[in-house]
Amino acid sequence: MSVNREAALREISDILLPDGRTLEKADLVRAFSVEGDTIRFVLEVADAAAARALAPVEAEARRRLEGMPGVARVQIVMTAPAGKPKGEPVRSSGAAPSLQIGRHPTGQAGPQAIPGVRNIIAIGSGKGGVGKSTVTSNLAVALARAGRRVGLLDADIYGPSQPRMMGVSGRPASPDGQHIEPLHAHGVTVMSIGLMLKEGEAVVWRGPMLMGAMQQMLQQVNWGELDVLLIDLPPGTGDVQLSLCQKAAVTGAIIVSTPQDVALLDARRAIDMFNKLKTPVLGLVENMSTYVCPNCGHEAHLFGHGGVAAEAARLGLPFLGALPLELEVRLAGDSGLPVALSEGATAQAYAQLAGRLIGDSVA
Ligand SMILES: Nc1ncnc2c1ncn2[C@@H]1O[C@H](COP(=O)(O)OP(=O)(O)OP(=O)(O)O)[C@@H](O)[C@H]1O
Repeated sequence: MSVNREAALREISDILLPDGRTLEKADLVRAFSVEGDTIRFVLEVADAAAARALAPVEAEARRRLEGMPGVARVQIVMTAPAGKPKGEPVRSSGAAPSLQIGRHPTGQAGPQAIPGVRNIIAIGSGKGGVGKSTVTSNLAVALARAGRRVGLLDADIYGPSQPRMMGVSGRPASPDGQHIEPLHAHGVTVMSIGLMLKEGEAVVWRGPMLMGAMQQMLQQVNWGELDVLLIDLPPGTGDVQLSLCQKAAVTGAIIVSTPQDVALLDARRAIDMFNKLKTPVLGLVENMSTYVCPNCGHEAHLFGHGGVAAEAARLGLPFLGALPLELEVRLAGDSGLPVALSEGATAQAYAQLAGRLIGDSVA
């Protein structure tokens, strides 16, 4: 029997919090998803103390949901949003901000640092659909789990997927009409250009408008103090990449590719572009590297294997790691709970990648 999402949400809506509000009224539930017989969601809390106080609420929600017909598994994650004051959580105001995104760029002498942000890493790919956004969201979570202060800017204007992958929604607030308050999820400060635009708006923009919008995302978002800001770029070698490298002091770029020849060909173009823009390429990541059948354990290489490591060696660039092709990765991404939050082998691979960047002092 399939589980109805609305019914499941209703089931937990009247659970009482220690402060007397209901769970629904307190608006703490994020990324509620029903996938087959599994229910997943995030309980967003202000800090570790609030998480402890809400443990009975989590237990009650689990008890009620597990009691529903057709539910076999309930996964609840409590996350304390990064860098926000105790008390009222920072979240979407729901109201359209008075700040307009998309404008002609203002004059700027060369690439600028973002105040409070120590490193900026651009994540790019030559080809679309190779898992650049998946890698970015998981890397952000892995870095946060390693204790870094992490920001994630989704600059993929043609297909912003970070709101879904990180489980955030709504229009970020701009209380003063000058600055934008980012959102917070899984210990990461998140902003997506997609959250600020009307559907289809950016698709018709030309270079100058894109450049102005990028400038706003970099300089007018209240990023706070960050060890690293990851920027999820659109695929290819277009105006957004150009704007970013011209406007921001980018520490370096990471290129994501599958081992497939055609993806590698495009990855080479992306590397070439970063070289021309004088942005150091920190290394290459191979995504969808190996597929291990969950039933029989057979290992298959659907897109080839080792191609990215070989390409990195050929170009004299660091090979930063291989990430497996796994159903869990997609399901986790679709539900707003990146797989790097879990304890499995893929989460380990992301922890290693994060550790490497921290070791190299770029994150
Ligand atoms: N390692 C993986 N295992 C399984 N599924 C994956 C993996 N990496 C990515 N995916 C899935 O592949 C799809 C495309 O991934 P993603 O959106 O991250 O790619 P992208 O390169 O950012 O794409 P775009 O060019 O559209 O921005 C998504 O459904 C994602 O969940």
